[in-house]
Amino acid sequence: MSEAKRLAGEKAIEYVEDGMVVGVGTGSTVAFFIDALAGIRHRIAGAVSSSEQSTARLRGHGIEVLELNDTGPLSLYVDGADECDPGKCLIKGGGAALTREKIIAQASERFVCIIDPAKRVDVLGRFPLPVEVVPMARSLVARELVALTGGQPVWRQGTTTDNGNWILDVHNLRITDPVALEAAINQMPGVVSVGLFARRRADIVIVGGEPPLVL
Ligand SMILES: O=C[C@H](O)[C@H](O)[C@H](O)COP(=O)(O)O
Repeated sequence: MSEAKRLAGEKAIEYVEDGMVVGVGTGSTVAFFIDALAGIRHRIAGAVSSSEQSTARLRGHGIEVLELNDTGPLSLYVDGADECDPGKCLIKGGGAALTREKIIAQASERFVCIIDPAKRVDVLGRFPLPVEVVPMARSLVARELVALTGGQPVWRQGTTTDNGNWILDVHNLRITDPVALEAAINQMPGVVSVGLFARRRADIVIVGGEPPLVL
């Protein structure tokens, strides 16, 4: 699968224009995009990063990392996903970076999502849905998630997000209305964000392959 990820990451370079500040996601697919971005680093103005992990990789390639508060809206955000449905709604957060990813996606005019073919599903929910919670609200939110979804929240023990919070992964979901579920989970006190990207979904999806498929 890593070959498909590489092909998707490299294809996304076609969306980068001279002088851009590029929004950069997190994960193993994005790592290939960052490595390809290094080849054109002198043509871009810098990057806004969604995680400490991506920041380290960008800086390692000599790419300047800027603060979103200093850049204003971005033209382009490139990120991976854990699942993608036919409407380009996504589950993200397998790497615990969902909150910063969602912020940068929202701040960007165009969201290009890069995936391998295994990430494509008809209905979201086979991949456990990550929810970032303020630590003291973990069991409260877990109970509310059971009541709302009927799924099984599991605490991702040992993981603390870049924002100092915890993750609940909700198993056994079948998400038929992603927009409504995203809104309902966002309303729970203690929820920082949910890894359902439906309100701000992908604009373009690149599925890695030979040749890559652009949806
Ligand atoms: O928090 C992590 C992100 O949402 C990733 O973009 C997602 O988990 C996909 O990661 P990968 O490209 O490693 O499969």
